[in-house]
Amino acid sequence: MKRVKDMVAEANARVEHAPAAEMQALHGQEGVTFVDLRDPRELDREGMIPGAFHCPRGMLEFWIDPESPYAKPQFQTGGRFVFYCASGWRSALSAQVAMEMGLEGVSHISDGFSGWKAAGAPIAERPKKPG
Ligand SMILES: O=S(=O)([O-])[S-]
Repeated sequence: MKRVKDMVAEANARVEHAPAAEMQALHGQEGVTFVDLRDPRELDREGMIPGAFHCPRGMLEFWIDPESPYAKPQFQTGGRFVFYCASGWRSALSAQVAMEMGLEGVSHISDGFSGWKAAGAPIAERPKKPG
C-alpha cells in the first residue's frame, strides 16, 4: 500500500507551500483567495481564516473545472490561491490535484489552520447561511 505520508511528501515536492506564519503576509491581499478544505463541522468548531472560501475537499475538482456543472466563480479569478486544512496534509494533496488540473497560482499552508492559530493570526466564525 502506498502510504499517505509519502503521498503528502510527493505533493509537497511539487507544490508551493509555507507555514502559516509566512502565509499570513498574503492574507487580505488583492487577488489572493484563501481556500478552506475542511469539513463543515471543523469550521463550526474551530472557526476559519477570515474571508476564506470554503470548498469541502470532496467538491474540489468539480468546483475548479469551469466546464463542470458545479464550477464556482471563486476558482476563475486568475489570481492566487492559498489552500489550507487542519494540519497541511489534505491541502498538500488538494493543491497538487488543483495544479494538475491546470489551476495556476496554487500554494498551501504546510501547518494548516493549527499553525495559523499558533501564529496568533486572525480567526473568524463560519458565516451563517442567510435565512
Ligand atoms: O489533512 S489534515 O492535515 O487536516 S489531518
